[in-house]
This record gives sequence, structure tokens and C-alpha cells, in this order.
Amino acid sequence: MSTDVLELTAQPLTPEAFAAFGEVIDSRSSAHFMINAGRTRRHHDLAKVEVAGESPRVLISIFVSQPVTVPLELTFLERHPLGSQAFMPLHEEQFLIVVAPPGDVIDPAEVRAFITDGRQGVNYRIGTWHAIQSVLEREGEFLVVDRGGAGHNCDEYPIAIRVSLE
Ligand SMILES: NC(=O)N[C@@H](O)C(=O)O
Ligand code: NI
Repeated sequence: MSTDVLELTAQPLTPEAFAAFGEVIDSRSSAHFMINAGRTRRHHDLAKVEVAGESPRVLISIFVSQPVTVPLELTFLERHPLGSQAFMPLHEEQFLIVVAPPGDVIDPAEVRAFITDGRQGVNYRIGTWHAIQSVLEREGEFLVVDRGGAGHNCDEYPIAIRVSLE
């Protein structure tokens, strides 16, 4: 085993474990109220969309991602200093998440790896370091809500990480 690669085993994603990095988006565990004459449960305000910098605006996009192989070998993490970024699977795709708290230096001891269960999405808080979209098993389709506008909104931090499943 190489000594300069951070070895992680992905843990099941929970809102509590993810709280330092952003929010988990999940209609099974979130508060709701009824609308539309009782036909619809509104799971309301599940994540904080953050946009900053010059002429910021909120973008809604769809990512169609090819699957990654496991163990997942990473050479960097990225962050968006001007906005949050949310990923919601459209067909119950599972994906791997690797995160570190916001800050200019990543402490390897604070890096965490998670696996979603297919029904969960995430919102990375502004500045949270994360691996790029890493869907498992099959091509994935994700609704993405993040920040557009002027300025540089993607920093990369070189760090070697290998993520395995339990
Ligand atoms: N570059 C881009 O839009 N996507 C990345 O930020 C990512 O987190 O996948
Ligand atoms: Ni990103």
C-alpha cells in the first residue's frame, strides 16, 4: 500500500455525518407539509442555495455521468468558492461522495467518504472540498443546482485518495 495515498472506506450517508459539509436531500427524512388540496407533500427548503461574487445567479442543469470504478482513485478535490452545488439523482442512482471542510488547507484526517442509497441527494456548502460527480454501476442522470456568473468558481487541491466500499 502506498504511504502517500489516503485510504478511505465509504460510509453510508446520513444527515448528521454530512452536516459539516452541507445538507442531505431526502424526501424520506425531511419535514413536509401538504399543498395542492392535499394531493402533494411539499418537502420544503431542504438545502441552502448559496451564490456569491459578481453578478451571481442560480443555475439548474442536468449532468449525465459515466460510472466510476471502485476503488475510486482520486488525485484532487475541488471547491466552489462562490457558490453551493447540489446533486439529486433522477433514477435512484447511487454515487460516491468524498468531502473535506471548507478552508485553504485540507487536513487528511478530516476527509470523509460516503455512499448514497439511491434516494439521497446532497448540497455541498459553499467552499466545501469534494470529489467530482462519481456515480456507481451505470450511467447516471442528476439534477444539479449551482452558481453561475462572473469570476472563478472552481479551485482544485492536489491530494491522492483511494476510496473502497465496505
Ligand atoms: N464542473 C462541474 O460543473 N462539476 C463539478 O463541480 C462537480 O462537482 O462534479
Ligand atoms: Ni463541484
